[in-house]
Amino acid sequence: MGAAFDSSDPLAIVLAPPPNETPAERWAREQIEAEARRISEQIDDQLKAEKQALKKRKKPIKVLLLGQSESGKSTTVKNFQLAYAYSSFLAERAAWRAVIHLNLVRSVTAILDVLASELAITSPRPNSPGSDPLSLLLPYQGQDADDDLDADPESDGSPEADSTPPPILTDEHRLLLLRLTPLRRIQHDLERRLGAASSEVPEPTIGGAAPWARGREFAVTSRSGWRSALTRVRAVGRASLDSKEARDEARVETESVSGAMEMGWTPGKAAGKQRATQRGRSDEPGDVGSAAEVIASCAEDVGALWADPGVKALLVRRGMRLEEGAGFFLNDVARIAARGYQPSDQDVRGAEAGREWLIYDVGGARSLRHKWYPYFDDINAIIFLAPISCFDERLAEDRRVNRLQDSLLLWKAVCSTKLLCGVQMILFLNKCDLLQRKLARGVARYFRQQFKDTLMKHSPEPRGFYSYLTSVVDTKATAITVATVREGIQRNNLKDADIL
Ligand SMILES: Nc1nc2c(ncn2[C@@H]2O[C@H](COP(=O)(O)OP(=O)(O)OP(=O)(O)O)[C@@H](O)[C@H]2O)c(=O)[nH]1
Repeated sequence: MGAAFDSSDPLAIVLAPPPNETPAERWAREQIEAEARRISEQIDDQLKAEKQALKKRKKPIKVLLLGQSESGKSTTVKNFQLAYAYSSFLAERAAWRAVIHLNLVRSVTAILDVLASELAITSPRPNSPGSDPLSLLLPYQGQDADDDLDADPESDGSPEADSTPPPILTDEHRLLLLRLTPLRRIQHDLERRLGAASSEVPEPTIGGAAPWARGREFAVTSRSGWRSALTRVRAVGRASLDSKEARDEARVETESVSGAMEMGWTPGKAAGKQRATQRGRSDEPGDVGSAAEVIASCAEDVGALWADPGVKALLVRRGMRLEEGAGFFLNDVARIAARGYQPSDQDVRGAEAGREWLIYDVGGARSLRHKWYPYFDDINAIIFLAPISCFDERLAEDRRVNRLQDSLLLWKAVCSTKLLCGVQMILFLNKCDLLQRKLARGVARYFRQQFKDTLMKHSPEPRGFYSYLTSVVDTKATAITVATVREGIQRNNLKDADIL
């Protein structure tokens, strides 16, 4: 017989065995009850074990990436991902290929555009419109198109633009133009497949980075939503990276690099994105694959176009510095356009086992910075990215502000935040490769222009500007400069006295 039950307890009444229970029924009931007890105890044990494991687990290391927009925060996260979550990078390789191919093709079509417009200018005009087969290939024809390319005086930050004689273009260039025409369709296809984000019009880029591209998107950068584009060609079932919309709204991703080398993405933000991914996915892999095939078949011509001295001269003349823009792959065309190309990984290392890392990558645009504050709590380290190549560029959000100055102000603000006083600060002076290139190209020209502009703007009366590159510790070289200066001053004096 079961335990005596309290007739005043309603639960005991419900659970009581039936009054006329046979011995067989009682045996069956007791079996069921024993099994239920066993399962319940098993669950209790499990919960206890999980609680203990949670207690034992090391506290995650929390790192916050800070820096102005386009300073390289997401790229740094990708490097962490490469180093510590290699398996998830491998899963995304194929998707990356489409993004990189689009960047490559856009560089090529940008060159084709200027080449076509230059050929249109230098060719004898056909008698009737459309009688020249080449004219059908020209996206920008005639004076208007050319004006458009050079329209904005600021669009060319390069003093060397248009100062060189026109390059000599031949039938060989016309042929290249013809043979590479299929890439225009490939660009269109890839843009369609990667989604609207890849053809978004960015805020204008000031300074050295592809200023000629104003008004149309050139590189698939994080700003332009390559992350959302990537999800459109990502394999089914992968957790999505966040969308640009979500990113612009709060753009804080929690990327977890655990001992198991898996990278987790904040699921809340991914939800809306995944729906879009499902819609756009049906026929993508085939298209992306055939694009790769066309690109492979054009590889030799693309290499020839990029290596051509006439084309190079034309780009210089137009102030197009493709190499400095984001998403530049033309120097690697043989590798990237090859059949079976897979995006490479560099410096891949093993994971640190047992310790979870949480890396917070927040949006750097001015409008998003107020959202940083909640992430200041309980942070172990801040990696601050300051792109030092930007000394001659202005903020996309506010063109009056110099980018380097903005970085310094931001750094000062972060350093003086009380909440962060115990946080380890790590500074990445980033984009050193671009700085090197700018230095090699002659940074003095930039400074000379700054001084000249100031003179022109603030001089009460118009006057000439004379400047020299000097190292006055070098007495020999300085003697020549001094002589030139002396002569110049004398000449001016004589002119003023109407003697000359
Ligand atoms: N050449 C060069 N390009 C870099 C470097 N670091 C970042 N970039 C490029 O700069 C662009 C912007 O980098 P992101 O990592 O997206 O910048 P971000 O700080 O996350 O930008 P926001 O999302 O706007 O806050 C990308 O196209 C990168 O490839 C670098 O050291 N050298």
